[in-house]
Amino acid sequence: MSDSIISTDDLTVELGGNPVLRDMNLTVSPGEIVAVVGPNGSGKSTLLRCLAGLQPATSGEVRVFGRPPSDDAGFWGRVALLGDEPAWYPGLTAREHLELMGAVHAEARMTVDTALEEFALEERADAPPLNLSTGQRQRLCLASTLLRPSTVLLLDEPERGLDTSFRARLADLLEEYADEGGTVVMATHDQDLATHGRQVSPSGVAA
Ligand SMILES: Nc1ncnc2c1ncn2[C@@H]1O[C@H](COP(=O)(O)OP(=O)(O)OP(=O)(O)O)[C@@H](O)[C@H]1O
Repeated sequence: MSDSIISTDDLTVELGGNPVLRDMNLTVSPGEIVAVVGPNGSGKSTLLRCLAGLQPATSGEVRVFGRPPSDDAGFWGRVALLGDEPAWYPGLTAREHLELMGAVHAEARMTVDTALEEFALEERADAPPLNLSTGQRQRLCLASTLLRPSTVLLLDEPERGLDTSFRARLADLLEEYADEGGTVVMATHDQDLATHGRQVSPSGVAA
């Protein structure tokens, strides 16, 4: 489809000799939110890794912005990925991690103060990430992901560790991102969050 921003064409991935994704066809339009849902081990993270160019296809094709994902500044200037918890810099506070993200990316989507406020981290801004709770650290990861400029968000279980009220707030933030023309593909086990997007399963069958 000509207006797709992300597509997979018969995407097949085998890991350790086992098929994880089989002939998956997915098309995502700009401004869409897609929720990849399915049980543990069904291939959600593998799909996201393929879209980020971190997992090669065994066969088939992945296209993002009309080209195979590429590990270069041009690609990562438009794609923000939330995966596993990153390595935190020793000695830097939560605020300083966000400042670092703002400093390396021109035209951040929001100021550090706004990010701290949006993600309810003001009171813990001067703590090192490892002194934060699990949910607070996840909010810091999300703040960092949403602060950097992007037009595509790839989120692997963004709800991890978040309480109910912050999950609802996350849904609002993702809808705002999509309303501004951004595209979201997220793997999620949160049924409420998934209702904010078009639901697909890694088997390619509409969920
Ligand atoms: N490096 C690897 N080598 C072999 N098999 C792997 C590897 N990584 C993942 N797998 C297998 O691939 C399958 C899909 O894993 P994946 O992490 O994509 O699932 P998922 O749907 O994201 O699961 P979860 O809901 O638990 O996060 C699983 O059966 C997993 O055991």
